[in-house]
Amino acid sequence: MFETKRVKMYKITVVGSGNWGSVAAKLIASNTIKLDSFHDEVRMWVFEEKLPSGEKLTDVINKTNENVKYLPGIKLGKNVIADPDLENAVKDANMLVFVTPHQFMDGICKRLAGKIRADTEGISLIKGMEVTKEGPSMISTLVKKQLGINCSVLMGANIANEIAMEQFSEATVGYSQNKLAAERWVHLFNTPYFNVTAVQDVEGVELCGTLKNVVGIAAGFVDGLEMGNNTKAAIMRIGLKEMIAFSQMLFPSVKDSTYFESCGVADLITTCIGGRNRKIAEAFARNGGKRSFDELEAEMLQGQKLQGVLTAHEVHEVLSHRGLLHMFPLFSAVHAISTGQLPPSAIVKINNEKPRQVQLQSML
Ligand SMILES: NC(=O)c1ccc[n+]([C@@H]2O[C@H](COP(=O)([O-])OP(=O)(O)OC[C@H]3O[C@@H](n4cnc5c(N)ncnc54)[C@H](O)[C@@H]3O)[C@@H](O)[C@H]2O)c1
Ligand SMILES: O=P(O)(O)OC[C@H](O)CO
Repeated sequence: MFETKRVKMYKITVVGSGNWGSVAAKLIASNTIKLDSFHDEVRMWVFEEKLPSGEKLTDVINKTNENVKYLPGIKLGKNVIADPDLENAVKDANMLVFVTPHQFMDGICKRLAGKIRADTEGISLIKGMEVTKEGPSMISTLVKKQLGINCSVLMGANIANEIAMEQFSEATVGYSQNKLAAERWVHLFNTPYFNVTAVQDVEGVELCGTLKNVVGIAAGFVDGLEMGNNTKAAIMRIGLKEMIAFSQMLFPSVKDSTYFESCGVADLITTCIGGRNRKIAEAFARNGGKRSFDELEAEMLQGQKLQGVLTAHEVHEVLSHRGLLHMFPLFSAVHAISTGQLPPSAIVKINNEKPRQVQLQSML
């Protein structure tokens, strides 16, 4: 009897190596060594930087198997190889995982255009969007347009440090047409402690992940003002209504059922309880808005990046362009407070009569 060997068809590169990027590489690497169809090696592109020791971050990751700056104390797996050269890191891959702060993606896509394999599938773990002269664009759309590849998304209640410690959590893959590719991503990410489900609603999943960061900032203001659980629950409820209204305004195809997946209510809850957006917004409110978000981010996150303040700004641009600010009082207040136009206490003075009455299309 001859033993038939399955061909290793898929080669993975993770584009990004921050807190979540490093955990994503670890998760994936724990699966590629077990699954026949994937090459064992997972390449991880590192935005190179010098550590206080004078060493390069990439060298230290490859020497210690740890991202000592963004995920200290966690072994990534020997099959994770850090690479500071973006073009080199992606050249052999046919599955690309994008996981950088969203503000860097336009530049990264521009550098990658024309330099990736034609048969590449992408997935974005990035919670954010872009607003250009043409209007709002989700990051998966930016990848599709600039690189000419299909791009799914993976979002969920996923505080990276908890998943790094292999505590049970769930995530949602959102896809548009290619169900087979979505199933391959589920296969690649799923572990006994990371339960992944796929839904055919790429915009809904991505907008949940993006907009919850704005609500996380509002929740942080409430904590900084030392208000209680009821207030935070109210902020989360109003925030969820605005998330639904905003998503369905941009994409009427977004499904109500998506909000009940991990990417929806569950991510909103974890972000408002334990996220970085919440933490920095709390410090901002405790300081009475006198220290800027940029200053607090640099001091408290040491290189990690917030997405919520930028997203509040992007949402504000979309709403003011369409003359709809009055229908989104919580989103508008977060933007006004974070830019110093209103004091943090304004977060509980919003007029909640205004948001559009959200009708869940299919759940009622
Ligand atoms: N950390 C989490 O718990 C978590 C969980 C789920 C999703 N996310 C999302 O994942 C995305 C990435 O977040 P993260 O936590 O991995 O990153 P991070 O905030 O921990 O780290 C910042 C990263 O940006 C890199 N960087 C700095 N300047 C850069 C530049 N000019 N160009 C390119 N890269 C640069 C840094 O090297 C670092 O890798 C974000 O959209 C975030 O919302 C994060
Ligand atoms: O720490 P935050 O606020 O960026 O949130 C992290 C994750 O998105 C939670 O799922």
